[in-house]
Amino acid sequence: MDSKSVECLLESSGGAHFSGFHLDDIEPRNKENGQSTTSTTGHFHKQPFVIGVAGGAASGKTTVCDMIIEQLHDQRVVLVNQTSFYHSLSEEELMHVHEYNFDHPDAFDTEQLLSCLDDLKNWKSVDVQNYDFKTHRSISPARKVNPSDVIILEGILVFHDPRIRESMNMKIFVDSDADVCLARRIQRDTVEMGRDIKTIIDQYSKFVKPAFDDFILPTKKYADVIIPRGGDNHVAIDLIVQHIRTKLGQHDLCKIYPNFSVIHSTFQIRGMHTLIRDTHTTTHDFIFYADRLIRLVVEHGLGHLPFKEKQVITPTGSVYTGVDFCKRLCGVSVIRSGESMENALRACCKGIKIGKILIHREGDNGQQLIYHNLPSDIAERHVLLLDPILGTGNSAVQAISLLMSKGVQEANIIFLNLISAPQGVHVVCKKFPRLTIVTSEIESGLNEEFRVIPGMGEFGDRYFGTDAC
Ligand SMILES: Nc1ncnc2c1ncn2[C@@H]1O[C@H](COP(=O)(O)OP(=O)(O)O)[C@@H](O)[C@H]1O
Ligand SMILES: Nc1ccn([C@@H]2O[C@H](COP(=O)(O)O)[C@@H](O)[C@H]2O)c(=O)n1
Ligand SMILES: [Mg+2]
Repeated sequence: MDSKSVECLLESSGGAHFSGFHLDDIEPRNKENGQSTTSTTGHFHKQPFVIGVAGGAASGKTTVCDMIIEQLHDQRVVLVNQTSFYHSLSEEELMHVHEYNFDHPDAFDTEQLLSCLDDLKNWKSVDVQNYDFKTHRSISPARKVNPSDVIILEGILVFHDPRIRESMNMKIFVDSDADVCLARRIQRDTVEMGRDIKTIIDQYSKFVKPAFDDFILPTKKYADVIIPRGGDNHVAIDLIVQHIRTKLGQHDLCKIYPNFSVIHSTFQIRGMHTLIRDTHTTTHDFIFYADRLIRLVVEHGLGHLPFKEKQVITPTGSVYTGVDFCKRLCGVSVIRSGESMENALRACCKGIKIGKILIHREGDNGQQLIYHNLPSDIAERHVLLLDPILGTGNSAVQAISLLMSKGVQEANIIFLNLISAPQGVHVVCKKFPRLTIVTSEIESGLNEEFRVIPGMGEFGDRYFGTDAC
């Protein structure tokens, strides 16, 4: 530490951690992408990526969508089904249900579907009806659908109305053999809907097949991608997922910067993120799930350390060829929120030395004071820099510059955080191309106040329970 102890400084800074920022190179994400924006919540958002999936009944549309969503499990994806927009049948129509054409465009409330899509595109939540194929009516409760980076709209006639079609960024047509569709439909309608075969065949020849020829097949020409054999076509689905990832631009960061690493996402990890991002989560739960995620990031980060081969003899007398841990390590936490990551590092690396850096913005002129308390031999060590949130990248740049001024090699720094805003990744990776960043999720961007969106609020306050003070 230069002059005062870190504890004194913490007291004098009133516990707040100011991560001062400069406006150079940083713009809210929507501007960066040049896309139109909506600011219903006062925040900037980029437009969601809308995918339409059309095709005949029982062609495998839902199956294809489920496979895409499964592969995009690390993204925020919502599925909206056109069947939710079927008009409920009146008593009169129910009495003559066998005369009702469920495959005609008029069977759907297209205006309602358009308004829903419009809300989602404007980053507003919507209530979508659940449709019951047995009673031919909407049933309560409605499903609340939250806006998302990717919206998939699926249904036999989603390419029919030009207004819906034009709102799509990508159009997929699932093209399965008519016999296969009929066989699947018979199976589905008998098993799931309790219908008899005669009714199914009558409906098929009277309405389903003619509507396919008159309304559905003519929309195939609007598709950007046609998937023969539906869900059996794994190659097509893989290519579509890759394309969506490229369009989202998020995983491009890993391609642009080979030293930027995002831990492999699973539904467990998404679940932990859901909890710690939820504003209603208690401090107790926040700490529990943040700790779980931090541990994963730390373990992943340690995997980037160099190693030496080491052979040991097992209790069976065999030789096991393994590796030896890197010994000359230290952690450096950015006060205060980075201190939340120290326990996980100590739990993984017995007896590890941990230094501290405090970045304090002085006044409004963006000038920063940096205080530190670092191991004297830090220049000979690999450093794990700890700060849960990478936002603008300015604090990180300050901290890394300080470490390098103390003789730490750029390539010997591993920066561990829970969430990274793309802007911060660009700033840090461009300035320090030899350093490694490890994170657990990439954020949408920064809002006009340079806060990370969707983010998780003031991490230090939530973790140390000072948010209610
Ligand atoms: N590739 C496939 N192999 C076997 N069964 C499938 C396949 N794709 C879909 N199915 C089954 O066929 C039925 C219709 O599929 P679904 O994806 O719901 O079609 P759609 O949404 O186009 O009506 C479902 O019961 C589903 O399980
Ligand atoms: N009450 C209803 C409503 C619709 N259908 C049939 O469903 C098909 C569309 O659903 P997909 O999942 O296959 O896209 C369509 O062919 C309608 O005939 C129905 O049978 N009963
Ligand atoms: Mg379906």
